[in-house]
Amino acid sequence: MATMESLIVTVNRIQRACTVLGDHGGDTNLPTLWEALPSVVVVGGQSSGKSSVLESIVGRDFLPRGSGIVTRRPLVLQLHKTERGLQEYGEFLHLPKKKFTDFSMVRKEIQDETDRMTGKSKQISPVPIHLSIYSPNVVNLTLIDLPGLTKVAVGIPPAFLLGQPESIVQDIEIMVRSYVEKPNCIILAITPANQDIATSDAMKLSREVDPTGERTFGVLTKLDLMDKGTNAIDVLEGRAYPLQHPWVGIVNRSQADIKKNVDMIASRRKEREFFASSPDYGHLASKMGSEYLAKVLSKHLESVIRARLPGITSLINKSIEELEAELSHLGRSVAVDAGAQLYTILELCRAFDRIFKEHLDGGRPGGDRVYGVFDHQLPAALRKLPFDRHLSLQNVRKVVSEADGYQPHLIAPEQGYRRLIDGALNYFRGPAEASVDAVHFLLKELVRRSIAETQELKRFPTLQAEIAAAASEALERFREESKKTTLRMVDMESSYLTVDFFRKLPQEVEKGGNPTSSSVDRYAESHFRKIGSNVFSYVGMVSDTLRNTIPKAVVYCQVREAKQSLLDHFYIQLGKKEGKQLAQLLDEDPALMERRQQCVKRLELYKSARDEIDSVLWPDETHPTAC
Ligand SMILES: Nc1nc2c(ncn2[C@@H]2O[C@H](COP(=O)(O)OP(=O)(O)OP(=O)(O)O)[C@@H](O)[C@H]2O)c(=O)[nH]1
Repeated sequence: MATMESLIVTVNRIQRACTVLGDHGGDTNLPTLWEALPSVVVVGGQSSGKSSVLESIVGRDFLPRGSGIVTRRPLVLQLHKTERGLQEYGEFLHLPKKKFTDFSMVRKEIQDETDRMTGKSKQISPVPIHLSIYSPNVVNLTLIDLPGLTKVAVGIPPAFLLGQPESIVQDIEIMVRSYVEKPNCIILAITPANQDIATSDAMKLSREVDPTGERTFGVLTKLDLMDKGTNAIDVLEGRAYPLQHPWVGIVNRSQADIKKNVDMIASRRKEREFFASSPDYGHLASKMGSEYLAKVLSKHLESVIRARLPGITSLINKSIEELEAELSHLGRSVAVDAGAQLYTILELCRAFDRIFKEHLDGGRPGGDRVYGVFDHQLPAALRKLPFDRHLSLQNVRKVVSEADGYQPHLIAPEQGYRRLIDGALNYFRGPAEASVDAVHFLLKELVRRSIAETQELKRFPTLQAEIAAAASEALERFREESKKTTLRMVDMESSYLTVDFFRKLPQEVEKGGNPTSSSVDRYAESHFRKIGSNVFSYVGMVSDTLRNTIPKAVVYCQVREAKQSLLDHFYIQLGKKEGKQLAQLLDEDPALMERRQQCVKRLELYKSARDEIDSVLWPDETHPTAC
């Protein structure tokens, strides 16, 4: 099992990985590890002595000073104990490999790095700065310093205040809360002893988020500044404000000490002396002071980490599963070389084509509607053709007479018949074209649906649009071809009439064998009616034929072609495209790319966290020993 020390180191490493890979809690819709990691967070009102406590724990001057809100980004301070005699140095996560041995430069870098993220606007940012300090004078511990709680935005440039006067005060509170609300957060609540503790910002917040006081370490600063004759024994002995952990009293450097450049080691000594010689606190001396606080915190942090480790491990495993599932849903990232890209595009086109065919052949709905055109729409349209009008007695007479001209027909009005038939057949063009159009729109709709149903294409809006355009262009061509063919079939009916039909017509029996009466009859109503009815039956016969042949032509020219060669032209064009153009086709939806990237990064974080934990929990497996 891992040593206590290595557990803190492990969590330190995971914390750093969190920052590198963009996990600092918050609502990115991704599982967060940052929030599950136990940490010690320093909270307190402005000037309560937070920076002083931190510096005292580290034993170094390194935090920015100034008036107003100086800490504007969380500072994750990771302390690593090194062997006696080794040089102390600081190292920032954002400047790996640069060792800061001059701690005034550490201070400057914190300031500069804060400004880099927030600009000079004095805004605050939740993105933490990571600072590791390696020193023989520290204990292994991680502390997070947050902006001081404040009621008024002191030190913020008026120009900034003009826009959002309240905002920064609230933003700080929201940020601090987001840390201390986590059940894994150990709260180091700093309260100055020379103020009314009941109104201490830190204690008020801690009471709210940790009413039982199990996560809170109360720290009382400025004990040396209390009015003469008063002391904080009631608080330090846990009577006034009971917490689960004992209160720790601290005496930091005063402003005057800082001015005089009293170093931290001297100040620690001074603090020890203060407690040892104090008539009020002498009996508590061994449990007071910043060094003691550091040790207690380190020990507590270790035990909390140990207790939480199983939970963290199962969270990591669960998150890895979730992220892997999401990533497989989002699909692989796109290949970079042209050959692989072309292959991907063809695969995607095939996936679409498969679905499109399923719609036509059955398995998916839609193909049945094509039959609906042939079964309902076309017969209905044929039935509605205005042959009654065209073959009315009046029109028959008119057409026949006009065809006869000055010489009325003698036996049968050959020309009249032809004109009447031609005129009638012309009407078939309408239903023929309408069938072609109806099937065209159905196919277009099926293309649209198939694109929408092709999961693999979802990521590629550009390729979707290109496939839609190519399919639409192909369908347009098929429509033209189909129109030509169906209309040609109508024209063919006009070009040669079925001779047999007319030969088989019952001959007009000349009643009573009276030639005179027969010639008179030829111009009588019944004669024209007969002609009309003959033409009507002929047209009926043609209509039956077309009702069967138009669907054949439509299927042949449109449906069959769509199934066989919808994207053929597109494939030819694809073959001519260069790498860059292919890449453009595989332009993914930017939101999706972003999401995949986030998931990949987060997955990387969880996997490295799992490895970190495995290596401390099962060190023997990675370094097998012969037995
Ligand atoms: N005499 C004395 N002065 C202290 C003590 N602790 C802090 N101070 C002084 O109080 C002032 C504020 O201390 P800081 O440590 O800067 O307080 P802070 O909470 O970090 O302040 P902000 O970062 O501005 O919110 C400084 O001048 C310190 O020297 C203490 O225990 N005794």
